[in-house]
Amino acid sequence: MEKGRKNSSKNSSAMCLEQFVSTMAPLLDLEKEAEISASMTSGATRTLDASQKKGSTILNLKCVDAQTGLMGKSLLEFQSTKGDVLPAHKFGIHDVVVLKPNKADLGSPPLGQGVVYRLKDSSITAAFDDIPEEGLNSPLRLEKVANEVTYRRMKDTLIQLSKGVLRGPAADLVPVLFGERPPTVSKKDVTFSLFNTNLDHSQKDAISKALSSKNIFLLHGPPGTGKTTTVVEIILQEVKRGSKILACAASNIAVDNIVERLVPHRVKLVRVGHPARLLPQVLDSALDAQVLRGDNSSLANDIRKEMKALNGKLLKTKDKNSRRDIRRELKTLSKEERKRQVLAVADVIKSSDVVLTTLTGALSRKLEGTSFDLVIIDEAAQALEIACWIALLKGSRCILAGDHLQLPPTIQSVEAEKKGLGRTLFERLADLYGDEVMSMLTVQYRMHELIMTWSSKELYNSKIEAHPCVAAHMLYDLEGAQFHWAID
Ligand SMILES: Nc1ncnc2c1ncn2[C@@H]1O[C@H](COP(=O)(O)OP(=O)(O)OP(=O)(O)O)[C@@H](O)[C@H]1O
Repeated sequence: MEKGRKNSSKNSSAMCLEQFVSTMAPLLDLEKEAEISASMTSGATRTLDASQKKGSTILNLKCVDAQTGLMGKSLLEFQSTKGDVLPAHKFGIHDVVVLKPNKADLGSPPLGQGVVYRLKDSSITAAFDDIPEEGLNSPLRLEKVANEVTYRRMKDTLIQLSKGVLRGPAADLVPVLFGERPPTVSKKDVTFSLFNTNLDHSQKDAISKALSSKNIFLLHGPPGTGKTTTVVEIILQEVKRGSKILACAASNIAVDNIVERLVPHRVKLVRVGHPARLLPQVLDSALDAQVLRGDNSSLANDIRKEMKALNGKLLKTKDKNSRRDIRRELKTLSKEERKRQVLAVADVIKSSDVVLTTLTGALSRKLEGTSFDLVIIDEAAQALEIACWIALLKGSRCILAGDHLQLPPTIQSVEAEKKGLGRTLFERLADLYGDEVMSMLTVQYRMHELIMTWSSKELYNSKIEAHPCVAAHMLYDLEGAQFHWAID
């Protein structure tokens, strides 16, 4: 879906950093409040039944299966105690949920917090860090909670921006993105040989400009023009040049899409994110999977075994001095185990040329202290500007890919939207610098020429052409398509 052409003035695009922080902080609070009241058991929903009617709680559940295996996470499957289909609800895959005894008070502490992993008509499966020690044999309920981590991370990023970022990795990038310093490009011609030799002229041109950019490049990709294909080629070229890259998008699916396309090229990459939120086909690239395969992780395992044996010994030992010695040894081992775990994660991150995560995932503690030569954000025109900054503060150069002429990100708070929360960084920079930093892909590979013509004329100055492989493509050309004509 396309939105109308914007008439944004250059002035509003050249918003200064201080203005950005002071405008966005209250808007973020409004959005958080709107999301909380829409999604969870809020003050307005004072009874459990009302909360279930609203779709934010599922009552009367029983745990029918508990499995470990998703990289150390435990998958618990719940069904209705009556064994029927679940009541109507608003739980979705990847939502954060808490598990509580069915009748516990609304504000009572949970047995555990997890992430929805699988949803069927009659069951819901969530991934928990550990299997709760008790309470699983009694009736249970699941409550959907607002993902406050996302807001906390955006707020933390605003605070970081407000304190000034003069010494961080993005010290030279920030002034360019706020219009205080002009963007620059390399004076030397860039030469490269393509990994994907099928790329068209507009894609090659964009790659050349992206590789020449010293701080910012916007890859403008109208629908089906191969934006992600081009992003993947840019990543491959940058890895070849020796860059360390942080590749992000607002959604998990968009990140996984890039991972899937990079894997065949045998790039050293790692996908950072909760395993329950990743596509099964990219799990092998997940940080947790790679950590489990590492040397430090098996050392940590050995230490855990040793600690288990010592704990057993502690239970049997009566002598005070021996007990003190065992406790001391346990403390040392526990410290060593934590150290090995941290080292195992650091090893994987350090040895990866490309780290891929969602924008909010970029503020994961696992990436603390890691900086990047390049931050690439796909689907940047569907991401809040504040969310982009979470990733941007980790790098000295950035490439944003997206299409600011399509729908902007969804904002729950009408007031926050009116006041500009939904205005994206991509759009702001496109208005601020235009073609100086931007290149548009102009060949589309998805639709018949006639379908494309309207949007091309209305939104893209008639610059889009259909590739011959789709220009005259009809539905009945699709392999396996069957048509049944209804005749009155
Ligand atoms: N140069 C090319 N030659 C042939 N096919 C291509 C080329 N570039 C892209 N495609 C094909 O076009 C389709 C769309 O590509 P891709 O997913 O990269 O586009 P996109 O712009 O990211 O899509 P979206 O509009 O969903 O954001 C894919 O099937 C891809 O293989």
